[in-house]
Amino acid sequence: MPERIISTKSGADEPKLDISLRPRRLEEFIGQGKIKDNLAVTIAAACARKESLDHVLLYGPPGLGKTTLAYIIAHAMEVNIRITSGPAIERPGDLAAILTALQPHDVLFIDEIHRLGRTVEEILYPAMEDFALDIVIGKGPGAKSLRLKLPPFTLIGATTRYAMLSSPLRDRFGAVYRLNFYTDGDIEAVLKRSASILGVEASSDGLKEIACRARGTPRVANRLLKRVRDYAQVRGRGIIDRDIAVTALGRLEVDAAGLDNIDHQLLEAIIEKFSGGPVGLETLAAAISEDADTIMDIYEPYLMQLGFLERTPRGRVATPRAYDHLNLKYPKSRPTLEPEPPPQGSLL
Ligand SMILES: Nc1ncnc2c1ncn2[C@@H]1O[C@H](COP(=O)(O)OP(=O)(O)OP(=O)(O)O)[C@@H](O)[C@H]1O
Repeated sequence: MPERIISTKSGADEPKLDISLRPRRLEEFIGQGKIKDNLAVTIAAACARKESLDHVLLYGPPGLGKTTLAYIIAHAMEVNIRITSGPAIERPGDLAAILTALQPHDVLFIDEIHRLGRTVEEILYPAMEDFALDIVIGKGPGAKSLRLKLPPFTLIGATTRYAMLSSPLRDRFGAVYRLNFYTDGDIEAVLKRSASILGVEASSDGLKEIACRARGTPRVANRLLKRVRDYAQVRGRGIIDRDIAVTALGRLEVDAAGLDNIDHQLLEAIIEKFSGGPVGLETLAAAISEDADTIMDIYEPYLMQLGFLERTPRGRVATPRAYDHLNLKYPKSRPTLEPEPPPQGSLL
């Protein structure tokens, strides 16, 4: 499958772009006002008490700024940050090695924390709660348990799947923040900032055009900006205006709502192959030869945000808005939609 221009995953050539465009301070971080306000207060309080910050869980679709916030927190607390991810920590010993190497008050960032294995996760419970590492030496009846003290640290967990976290793990976070898709106005502000850092001249119409197709996601916005900049440089005068943006984005096959051909395939499959749904996730994934997890994490959140797709207890359903967007007629005889109940045990 080719790399999607509107993919919310970080591309291979992007680390450098990410570093230069990544806000370093809370004041530079655009949007997500409530999260920023709360973080500013808890960071100031922890700094004044000379304590480490309470553990923080950030969740929401990819590319909205979870990693960026983790860097900002570490920077504001003037501590080091150690970055890892759930799938990278295979054995309890891997996590023990990371924890014992932390300095007092350091930040440990675990991306995709919902993918930690159970035995690894169990090491985290006493580490988060008591800053202690429980080690078992030997096997069988002669086995002994040893408790090692760890320096106080802050765990920042990031996940796209809040419901997949076990409740003992969720309960150990002092603060849980959900990142939402950004408004077009916020995305425009992200683009304005990025254009200025990259030294690209852009009209506000041009940036507006990119913003409304960026899926409410700063990572997508920055990527589209880069591609439109290339087009402006080669086919225009190097300036991003509305015409250049419309033509460049049209060539990239990103439509006016920010959907690409894979989003179209997904909606068309529900409508044409499954009469508008409901259709189960696995069946839908097989119909468009895509991975079910990718559909759930990457495609669906934005389609749901636009109101094009509903998750119901019996499967995915295309809404009248989706038919409208694809210029298809919504059948009169369709049943009313029944939304999926919220996950059990959700804190929020
Ligand atoms: N609020 C923001 N203001 C300005 N730029 C932002 C903001 N949030 C994210 N960005 C930019 O978007 C890019 C993606 O952000 P980041 O890597 O933090 O996303 P993420 O949510 O951690 O995604 P993932 O979980 O997929 O890594 C970064 O390059 C960053 O510069």
